[in-house]
Amino acid sequence: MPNLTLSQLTKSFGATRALREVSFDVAPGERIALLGHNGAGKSTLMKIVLGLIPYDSGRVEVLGASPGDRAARRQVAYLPENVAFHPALTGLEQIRTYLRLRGAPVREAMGLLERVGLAEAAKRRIGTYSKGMRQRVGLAQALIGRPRLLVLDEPTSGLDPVSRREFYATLDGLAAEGASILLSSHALTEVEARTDRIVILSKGVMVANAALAELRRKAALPIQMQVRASAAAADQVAARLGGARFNGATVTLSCAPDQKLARLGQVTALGDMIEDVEVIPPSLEDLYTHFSKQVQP
Ligand SMILES: Nc1ncnc2c1ncn2[C@@H]1O[C@H](COP(=O)(O)OP(=O)(O)OP(=O)(O)O)[C@@H](O)[C@H]1O
Repeated sequence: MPNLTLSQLTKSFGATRALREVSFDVAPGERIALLGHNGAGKSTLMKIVLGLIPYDSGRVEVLGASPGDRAARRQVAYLPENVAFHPALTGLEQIRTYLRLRGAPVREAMGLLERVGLAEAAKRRIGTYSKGMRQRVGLAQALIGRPRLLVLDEPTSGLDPVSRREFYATLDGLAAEGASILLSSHALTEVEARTDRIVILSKGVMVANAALAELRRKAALPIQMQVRASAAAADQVAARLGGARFNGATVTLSCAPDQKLARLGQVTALGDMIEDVEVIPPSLEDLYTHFSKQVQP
């Protein structure tokens, strides 16, 4: 059974149609990236899943319950984009406070902080933490009660690459234990490698819901190839392959996905004139632009 089911979910704010018949599931252990431009409906969807705002029509099931029901709330965790903690409290004190509020044993605090890599800084005031460390306090807070669904609103915005990697590594561990993760992000390149499925919203409409490889297949966008010619043969290679010279001896080509092997055959047929070839599939940015264009206002 999925941990989250959305079926024909629709929500308007006055004349603004924030979500239009959005349907998808999230299975246990699945990591879903929710992508969309500003105003696409990501936060609205998350708020509905959390039971913070009502929806107009459709069906939402969170761990077998209605959103916001006690049973759902017990098993769902939320990390807002900008977490704010009391700067005078230490990380340990802050997590103990949340544990107390939740009615959970405060002795669990250190284990949670260890889990997010904050054990050493646990007794320092949060006011001295970096943004990445504060975000990890947020994640530790979200882990209280072993949630089965984590809803994370742009959890890595403002984090440096190392902190991002560590953050995703923690999420991988949670997913491996069966938690479902629904996270929104504007950082397309990072979700590429770190999520199982990508849901793209555009003006409230779900325009894509598939693994990256599947999205690439569906979009059938051109593939780029960068062919490095031997120095003396660059002009000849560009002419024979019909590509554009760039950066000295590199020739760039583009072809439809179903032409890839034939094109590679033409390249390798040039033998010694070629030093290397790199095949560059469409990026997630390209796919995102492709799918987002399909919706009318
Ligand atoms: N409380 C509200 N009242 C009126 N309109 C709202 C309200 N909340 C959201 N909207 C509108 O609904 C649409 C979807 O907004 P939402 O915040 O869900 O987008 P988003 O994808 O989260 O955007 P962002 O990436 O900027 O956070 C927008 O047009 C927004 O202006």
